[in-house]
Amino acid sequence: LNLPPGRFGWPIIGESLEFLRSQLEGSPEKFIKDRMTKYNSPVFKTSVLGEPMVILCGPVGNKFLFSNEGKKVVLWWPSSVHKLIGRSLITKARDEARSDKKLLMSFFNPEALMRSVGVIDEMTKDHLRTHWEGKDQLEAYSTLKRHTFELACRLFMSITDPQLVSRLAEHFHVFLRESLPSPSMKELRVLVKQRQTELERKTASPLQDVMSHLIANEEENGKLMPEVEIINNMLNLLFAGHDTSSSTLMLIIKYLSELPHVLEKVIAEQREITASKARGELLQWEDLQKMRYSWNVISEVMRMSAPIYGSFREALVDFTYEGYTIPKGWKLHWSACATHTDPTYYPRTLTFDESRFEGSGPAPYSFVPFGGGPRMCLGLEFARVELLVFLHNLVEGFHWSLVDPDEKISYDPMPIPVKGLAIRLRPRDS
Ligand code: HEM
Repeated sequence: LNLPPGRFGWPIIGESLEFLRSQLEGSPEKFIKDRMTKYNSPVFKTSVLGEPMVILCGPVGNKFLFSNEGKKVVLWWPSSVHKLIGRSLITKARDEARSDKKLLMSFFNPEALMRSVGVIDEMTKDHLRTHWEGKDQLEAYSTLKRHTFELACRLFMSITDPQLVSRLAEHFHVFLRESLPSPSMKELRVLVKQRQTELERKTASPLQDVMSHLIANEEENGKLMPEVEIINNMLNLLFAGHDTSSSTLMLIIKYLSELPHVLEKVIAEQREITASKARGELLQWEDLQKMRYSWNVISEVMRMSAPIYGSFREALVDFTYEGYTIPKGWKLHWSACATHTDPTYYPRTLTFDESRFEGSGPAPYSFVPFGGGPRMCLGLEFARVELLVFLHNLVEGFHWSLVDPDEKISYDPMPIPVKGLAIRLRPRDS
């Protein structure tokens, strides 16, 4: 077999230590770039996470993996994720995944999300009022996590009781850290049962949230989703949908504190939107469409520090890529971080330049913070709303500066500030 260049490293652990080290040091792309240079090749083999793995670098590799989903490759997660989350969208493949995703997408598409913008704005204002206002200093990362978790609980499951939110957050933390079955499964089971009864009695609406949506609507096979899969999918959404957003918000705060000229333009754009609204009026979908500059800034933040460094696929058959054979069963990795720091597509890679996103923006498959193809992020539009609404309220309300401008960001597996990103705060009006 003409296998790609590369080495498997140590028995069992392979090159996992180097792979993880470059993440913990805050540059997951380093592992990949070092090897691309060493082998002078945009594809190489290695062994990480206990598997033989081929890494496909750059837009060509991304396009290949995204457009061959279900044909030559299929989404792959380590077995620990399967054990934790069970049968649900992210652990299913092909037609089964398509059916789950179609059902979920009808809640997460732009038309459906329009209804949520006001609620997200209200909750964001409430969060800032409760946790930020009146403080001189705070640890931003933990409050952002709390905020995105609260949003997920409210919008996916209509949970507003702060004690229940705190309990679920605590359970969820243990679930992710210790890889233990979560007591939140039990809590979610009770909630799903309760909601089934409310829907039967018509005291809850099928449009109310994702939970109602999954209980009340049939899948492609004409059957209702089994209860256990509804619970797994709720866990799945919490898993995929709150740390990603809080990490991105943290990065936005960090980058903007270092870029006063960019922040000034963001403030100007957001002020114009506020000026066009009645006092106290909440943001609406149309307002978000006017936040073009702010979205370019957020995109550049995600280019420079991708919230998800990439993910994995498995070869369904033996196939050839760039003249090399990739054997069936081998795992494959696409890397957002390596793609986003490729100087061919992003000259002056280390310079923050939001104008890269003006006009037609980056070349196809070269900007992939949300992945691509059939397994592209389900929550992209939801995340866009969360991020823009938060940025709007943040710059309208506060001046901030970093307590430690040199604080490192480590990937574990998402970007995390090693000391929690302490910031000094002042009200914007002062
Ligand atoms: C800035 C925030 C976010 C980023 C950067 C992000 C990134 C990603 C990426 C890269 C993938 C694709 C993984 C792959 O190809 O294997 C993905 C998948 C997914 N995301 Fe997000 N995500 C974000 C927010 C969210 C939110 C808020 C939700 C929930 C509403 C969500 C739900 C999902 C789900 C369910 C999948 C799996 C889709 C599938 O397997 O077909 N994400 N996300």
